Order: sequence, then C-alpha cells, then structure tokens
Amino acid sequence: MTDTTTQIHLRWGIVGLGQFAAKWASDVLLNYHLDSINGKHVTHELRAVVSTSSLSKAQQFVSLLSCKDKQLTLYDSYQKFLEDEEIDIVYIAAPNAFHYTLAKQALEAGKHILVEKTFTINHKQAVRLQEISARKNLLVVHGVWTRFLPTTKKLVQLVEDGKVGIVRRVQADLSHNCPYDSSSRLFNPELGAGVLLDNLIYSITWTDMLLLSKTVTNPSISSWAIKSKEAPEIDVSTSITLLFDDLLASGTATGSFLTESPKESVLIEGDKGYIKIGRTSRPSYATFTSSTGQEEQLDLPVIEGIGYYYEANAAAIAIGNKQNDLTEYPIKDTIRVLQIFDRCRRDNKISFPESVESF
Ligand SMILES: NC(=O)C1=CN([C@@H]2O[C@H](COP(=O)(O)OP(=O)(O)OC[C@H]3O[C@@H](n4cnc5c(N)ncnc54)[C@H](OP(=O)(O)O)[C@@H]3O)[C@@H](O)[C@H]2O)C=CC1
Ligand SMILES: O=C1OC[C@@H](O)[C@H](O)[C@H]1O
Repeated sequence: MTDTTTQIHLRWGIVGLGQFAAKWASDVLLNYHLDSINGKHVTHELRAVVSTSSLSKAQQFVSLLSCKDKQLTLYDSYQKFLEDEEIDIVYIAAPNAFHYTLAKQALEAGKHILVEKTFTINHKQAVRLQEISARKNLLVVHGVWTRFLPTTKKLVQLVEDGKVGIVRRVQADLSHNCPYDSSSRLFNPELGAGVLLDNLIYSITWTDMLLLSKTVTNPSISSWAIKSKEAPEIDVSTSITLLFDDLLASGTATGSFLTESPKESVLIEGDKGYIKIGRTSRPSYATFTSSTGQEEQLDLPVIEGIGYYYEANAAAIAIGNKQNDLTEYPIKDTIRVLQIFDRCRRDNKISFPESVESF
C-alpha cells in the first residue's frame, strides 16, 4: 500500500471467483476515481486472484473483468496467494459458508479483509474474527455495500435531523423470485444458504441504522420463516420484527425467494410523516410525505456505476489511518445483527451442518 498525504493506493487480492466477484471488481476498478475522501485520492489495484478449483478458472475470471488493467498474478493455492506480499487486502467473495475460514486464514497471514455479506454464519465466528483483527491490528470490513452509499448516508442524516419526526416504524424488504435450483448456493445448506443470510442482511440494515443503534435496552425479537420444501433446513421467506420499548418504535425486516420486492421497499414512519425508498440494497430515490399529506421528492446524490467502490474506498481510508475497524460500520454492528439472526435461526429451526457453524 502507498499512503501519502494526498493519495492512498490499495492492492487487492480476491478469493471466491464467482460472477459476483467479477461484477464487484469491475465496478471498483472502473469507478473508484470518482470518489475522493477527506482530500485523499484513493486508487485501487487488483494485484492477484485465487481460484480454489483451477488456474484456468482464474484465467476465465480475469477475462470477465471489464477493466483494462489486468496485469495480475493468478493462483490456485490460497496458501501461496496469502504469502504474496504484494497483496494488502483480501476481498472474500466465496459462498457464505467459507467466509469465516478464509477470513481467519487471511488475518493470520497478515492481510486486511473485506468480507462479502453475510459476514459469517453465526455471531461467534464474527466475534472470533474481531478478536484476531484487534490482536493483529488488521482491518476487517463487512461488505454490506448499502451502508457506504452516499444516498443511504443522506437518508439516515435526514431522519436523524428530524425529517419524519420521532421514528416510530421502520420496515424494509429485499425479495427476489428465485425458484429452487439444487446447484445454486442459495439453496445449499453446506454453502450457507437461505434468504435470511442472503437478503435480510440488507433489510435489517435499516432497522439497525435507525433504531438498534439508538436503543439502550434489548429489543424483543419475533420472527417467522417459511422453509424450503426441497431443502427443509433453510428458509425461503422470512420476517423479523424488533420491538423497542424505550423508543416506542418497531423495526421489521423481511425477505423472500418467492416474490419480488415492491418498487419502494423501505418505509420509515415518524410522527411528522414518512419516507418511502427504492430500493433496500441500493437506495436511489425517495419521497417524503408529511402527516398533512404533502409529497416531496428527496434530493439524493447520484451514484456513478453500481457503487461497490464506496466500501472499498472506506477500507482504503481506514487502512491509511491504521484502523482495525471502521468508524462508520464497526464490526460490533455486524455482531449485533448476527445475534438476532442466530435467534431467528434457533426459533425457526434454520440449520447448517456442524462444519459450517464451527469457529
Ligand atoms: N454485495 C452484493 O451485492 C452481492 C454479494 N454476494 C455475495 O458474494 C458471495 C459469493 O456469491 P456468488 O458469486 O453468487 O457465489 P458463487 O456460488 O458463484 O461462488 C463464488 C465462488 O466461490 C468459490 N468457492 C467455492 N467454494 C469455495 C471454497 N470452499 N473456498 C473458497 N472459494 C470457494 C468458487 O470459485 P473458485 O472455484 O474459483 O474458487 C465460486 O465460483 C456470497 O457471500 C454472496 O452473499 C452475492 C451477490 C451480490
Ligand atoms: O447481495 C445482493 O443480492 C440481492 C440484490 O438485490 C442486492 O442488490 C445485492 O446487493
């Protein structure tokens, strides 16, 4: 990594060479230049990729990248990849079940990490990674990209500034119609499947930012899950409601593989009106309706590209500041949500093999 007073240059390695990682890498490498933070210009370089299956798979991955700069090292051994001193940070985009082990190995090898959603299978694995990162003074980021978008930040600021008055209800949904497919990671318990870990991580983000972060007591938690007929261990349609006695407020997070979300899928209601947002994972437009019925289009920043580069830039700035945790999205927030997910899984008998749960 190069860190000067005006520039931070971060060298990335990627594990988990699926379609999503290609999309992420293309967006980060093509669009990062659009963001300059606190007067520092951030640049990203993809230095290496590793396929856990074959070198030809790594070659195929690199050919998918829609960016010109493809001078990088390809590996088919994660151990060898982690020994590469030219890699500053590992982006982990394997299926959920492998996040914990890959992240632990990367931290032990002295690499910073950015881990795709959902961070780990359970909260104990997250606590363990937090401990290692603190001990080794390495940055750990959970890549819920929604958190880092300027549109999300603006909306949270508006609510905190009292746009809707006192927040009374937060609801968010992220649903995609995904018919059962035995070859998909979405339905395979051995890969950490199910809608809770795939979609509710985004829906619960809104309750987490607006209510969980404000409460001083533990909310009461209720949850419901429809299980897959074909893979009965996992969930395909799930709802979690948190009641905050101290705030006189509730937060509901839903997600489904059985239907699509409505266009406006986040609703934030207060005593002065409500905000409707499209859409849960990538807010790009929002309206405010006052309690007297007046409607107003909210002015939100425009996001160039997809917007994954915001989380990559946040990682670069934090590494430049020698932080092992992000101020804007600390790992304790992830642990707090994973504790709720653990409870939802217990109450609804959503289960993964022992090997996936271990820490
Ligand atoms: N932020 C976002 O918007 C999105 C995030 N995601 C997240 O990205 C992750 C990957 O999703 P997706 O690309 O759909 O998954 P895939 O099923 O396509 O798997 C990704 C790749 O992971 C690698 N892999 C498989 N098994 C292992 C293993 N045991 N150890 C290491 N690597 C392995 C494989 O590459 P190889 O064989 O070459 O190692 C595979 O191609 C998930 O955590 C998902 O939640 C997904 C979609 C959107
Ligand atoms: O992780 C994801 O999966 C579902 C998508 O709708 C969402 O935008 C993406 O971030």
